[in-house]
Amino acid sequence: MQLHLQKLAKHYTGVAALDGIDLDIASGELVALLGPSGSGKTTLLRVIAGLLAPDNGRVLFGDTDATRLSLRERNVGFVFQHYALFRHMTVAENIAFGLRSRPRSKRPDKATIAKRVQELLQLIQLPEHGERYPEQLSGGQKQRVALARALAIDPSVLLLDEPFGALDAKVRVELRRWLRRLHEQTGQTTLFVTHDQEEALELADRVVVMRNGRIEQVGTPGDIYRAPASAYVFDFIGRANRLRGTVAFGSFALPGQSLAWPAEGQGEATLYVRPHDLAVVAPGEGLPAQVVAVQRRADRITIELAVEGQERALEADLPDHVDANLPAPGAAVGLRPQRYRVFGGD
Ligand SMILES: Nc1ncnc2c1ncn2[C@@H]1O[C@H](COP(=O)(O)OP(=O)(O)OP(=O)(O)O)[C@@H](O)[C@H]1O
Repeated sequence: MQLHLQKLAKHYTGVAALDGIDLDIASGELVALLGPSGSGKTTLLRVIAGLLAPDNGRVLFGDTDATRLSLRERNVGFVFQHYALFRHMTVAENIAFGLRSRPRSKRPDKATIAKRVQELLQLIQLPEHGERYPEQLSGGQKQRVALARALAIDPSVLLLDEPFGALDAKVRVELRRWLRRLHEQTGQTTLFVTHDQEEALELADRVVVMRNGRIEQVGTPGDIYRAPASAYVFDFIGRANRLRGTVAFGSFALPGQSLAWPAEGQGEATLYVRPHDLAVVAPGEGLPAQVVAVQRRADRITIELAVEGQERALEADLPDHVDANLPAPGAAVGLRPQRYRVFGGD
């Protein structure tokens, strides 16, 4: 099922929760809606589901205008972070619920439902758990059952709102990999809300970065990471160093420095560079800096650096196997941004 969102707007007193959202989602795509708290992700998902009417704009499911259709008519499957299973029903009964509660004319017979439940239990890798009750499952298993329940009705789209948000970090990582494999098996058009950039980049075919009810950038995880369209996206997607300076005649320069880097635009600007793209070189080469601290992390060594005239310290990452020739705190070094982006303003 393709999905087309056109000029969607939703206002609350004093807040534009959605402020003109245009987005086309291809059939079979797994799309992540990524943004900080309050950026409008949940509102957008609820409008797509039919749980919330937009003030303006349209939601199309394929060629059908679904804007005024109910949740049931849209036949969407959804899983929310705290969308608890029915406690008094077994896992199998939970999964069968959507099919059993259909009107008689559309309800499959008992044997068909039982077969479908068994297929779904296989799919979520809990084939032996059908007769258990939710309280006999782990958090991750519960969310897998919630997913099976959403899939049971053969939904037109699957909507997931931070489905793994309440789980611990390790289970989260396992489940998102599992979800990716599941998606490859089912080919179900899926929208996935998260505020975790790592989750979005690892899982999605495309990532939609939201800010204040608007779409800031849409792209593949590679596009978003390597070519962030704005300072906001650069900052949100990973660790970022900032150097404030000015752009003139096609070059970015720092105050009081003769060094310059090619850049577009004019006036005050900020150069953004990720810690692993900031090379530490010999003093006298590159941008003069002083080592403030050397921190050993599990997977890298991070050098904290100060550059004269810059308020913020910088960080450069080295692979953890580079042990020889580590600069000591206080040492003078040079810095060379190897990949960077320059955006106007602060
Ligand atoms: N029922 C409501 N009444 C008033 N304001 C609301 C309501 N629902 C959402 N908002 C506001 O709309 C904006 C978007 O909220 P939304 O829940 O969509 O954001 P979100 O990106 O999903 O955030 P989170 O990650 O915290 O769930 C916020 O400023 C929120 O305060």
